[in-house]
Amino acid sequence: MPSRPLPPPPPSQPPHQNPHPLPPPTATVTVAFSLLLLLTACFRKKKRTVPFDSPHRFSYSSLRRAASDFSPSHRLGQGGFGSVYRATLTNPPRDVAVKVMDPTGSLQGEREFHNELSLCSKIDSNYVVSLIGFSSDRKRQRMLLVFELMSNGSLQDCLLRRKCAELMDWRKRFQIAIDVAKGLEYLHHFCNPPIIHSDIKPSNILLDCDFNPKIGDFGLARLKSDNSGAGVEKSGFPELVDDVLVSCPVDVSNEKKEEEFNVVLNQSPQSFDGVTVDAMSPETIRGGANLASPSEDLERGCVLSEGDLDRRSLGSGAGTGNRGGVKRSGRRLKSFSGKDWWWKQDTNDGVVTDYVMEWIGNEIKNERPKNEWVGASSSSIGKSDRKKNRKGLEWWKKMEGEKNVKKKSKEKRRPAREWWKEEYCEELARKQKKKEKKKRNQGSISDCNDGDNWWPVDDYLYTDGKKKKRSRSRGGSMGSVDWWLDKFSGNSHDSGSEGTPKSGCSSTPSMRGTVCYNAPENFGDFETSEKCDVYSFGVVLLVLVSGRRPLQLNGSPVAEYHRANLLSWAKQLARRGRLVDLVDKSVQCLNREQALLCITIALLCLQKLPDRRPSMREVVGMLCGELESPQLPVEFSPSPPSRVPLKSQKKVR
Ligand SMILES: Nc1ncnc2c1ncn2[C@@H]1O[C@H](COP(=O)(O)OP(=O)(O)OP(=O)(O)O)[C@@H](O)[C@H]1O
Repeated sequence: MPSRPLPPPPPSQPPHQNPHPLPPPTATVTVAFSLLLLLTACFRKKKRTVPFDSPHRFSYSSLRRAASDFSPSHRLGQGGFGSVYRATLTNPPRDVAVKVMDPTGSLQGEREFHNELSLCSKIDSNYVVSLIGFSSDRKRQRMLLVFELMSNGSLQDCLLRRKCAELMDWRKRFQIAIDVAKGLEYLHHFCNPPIIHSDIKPSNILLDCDFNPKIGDFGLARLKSDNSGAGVEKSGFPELVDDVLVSCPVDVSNEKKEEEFNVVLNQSPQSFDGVTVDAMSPETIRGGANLASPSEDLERGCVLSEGDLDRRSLGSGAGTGNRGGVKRSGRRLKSFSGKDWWWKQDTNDGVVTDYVMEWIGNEIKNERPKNEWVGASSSSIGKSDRKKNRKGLEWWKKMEGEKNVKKKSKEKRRPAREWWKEEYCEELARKQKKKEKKKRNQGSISDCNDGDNWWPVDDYLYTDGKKKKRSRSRGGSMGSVDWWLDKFSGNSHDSGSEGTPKSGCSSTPSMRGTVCYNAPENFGDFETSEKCDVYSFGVVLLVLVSGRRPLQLNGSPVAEYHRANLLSWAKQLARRGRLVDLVDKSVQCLNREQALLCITIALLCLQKLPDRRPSMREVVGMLCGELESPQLPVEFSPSPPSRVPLKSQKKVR
């Protein structure tokens, strides 16, 4: 039977073409989950401002053990708010430096701890000392920060005190200059948000085992202000601190064993900080740890005692934090005896070799009213002390109105300015007049700026009649101590002109940073910018090239007198076209071009107008040869502007 052909199979149904196909349920879930994750990540990122590994949280006991009970033999250095010890961690084995905030310290020390903790947690750079961890017990006033160990200590110690052979090689010094510049470039341009260090100086530049530098000590640092003029973002600082604290696991084993560690996990940022955010003044928030006004400090009862201060700030020997009494909102100023805080601010060994310093110190001492900054510990400050302290503050506030002080009291307390005028300016002016008259008679104009005399007459020489008048009136209104420090900071004839504020080398309590490294505008209520760091870097560059402190007398006072102030000396040498005289004579393998480049960049950084100073990016470019070699700023150029008549008369000797 013929087989019946099978009917052709029905054409297979084309699959239903859905114009909007639904993804399979698993895919939907996956996409939704990913979205959720992404959103969570974004949200977390927005809230959490700690982009890198959070610092480890140690127990106090573990750190104490690691540092052999903080024995003096383990002490690496002394800073303004406590000591730094070498410690050996066991798991994993590692040598570290532990910064122990002084337990009897003030609220400001605590703020500085938080500041350093919060900002260092945001930094990840080869040119900045890494924060490894911390320990905090507010109740017991224990605040410790753990940093990578920088085995060669500070640049200040290595270069200026120990005079390490490694740093006598020019190549090393130049490399240090570049690396520090890169560190600052990172903070200003690559860090998000940018950070202003506010205290760049050789004792805050630490050297590793190969003498590679890293920037340390962020106690005064702050986030760069936005355009609105706010400093540290209002909520950013406490939130960040809390974020760091909460995110860090506690070393529980030791905790349980010794029950010494009082966890602050559940504390709100406000309570941790000791001050509610809302209650903080804008200055306090803006400046983080550092902008509290003296009256604020007094109100909170955190004026330190004299003993406190002496103990804290004038350490001797290696690694001393050479801040002396002039840093941080004048806190130390309150308790230092007049001359101590000033002349010891830049000496490691506390040995005073310098009659000028002594003399200034005496002047300052004489200038200070007896009731100024009456020392009292935070706990013991009483009503009468507060009253006295307020009186001291009044003195400070009245500095601007000094000219209105009654004649009688003027006679009693002769301002150093007057003294100066009498002892130096007037005598020199007389001499100068005599000299000029003599030369005029001879038919030629004298070279007024030769020899060793330029320094004391600097102001005199570079001021025309109008300026002289202004300068005098400034002398009347400015505190004499300010005037003095101004002079010594190298701003003698810079300050005030072209609308810039007067020197930052001030004794007033609102100053941040360290005398001689402090930018002129880093003073009072003026908004500080990253250009303050640029200024400080300029001073560090000069110190690196010259191998000496910004204020120093080496040999016989008379011979060295004109070089005492490094900044003034550099400027004078620039005007005379003799910059190379500044270079350290003991440096080996000197590259003259590089040295001159460094000095030129330093002088650019030291310009009085912040806007004229280069950015750290430009500084790095210039140092690395990526940008064109800079020209000397006009104000320091050997061909001076015509408005300064006597400059053109200088001879290059
Ligand atoms: N990571 C480190 N490794 C080695 N030594 C260090 C380290 N950190 C600090 N030191 C030493 O301790 C000294 C004081 O440290 P530091 O400046 O950080 O304390 P500080 O209280 O912030 O001081 P200051 O306020 O005076 O700047 C430094 O000059 C340095 O010699």
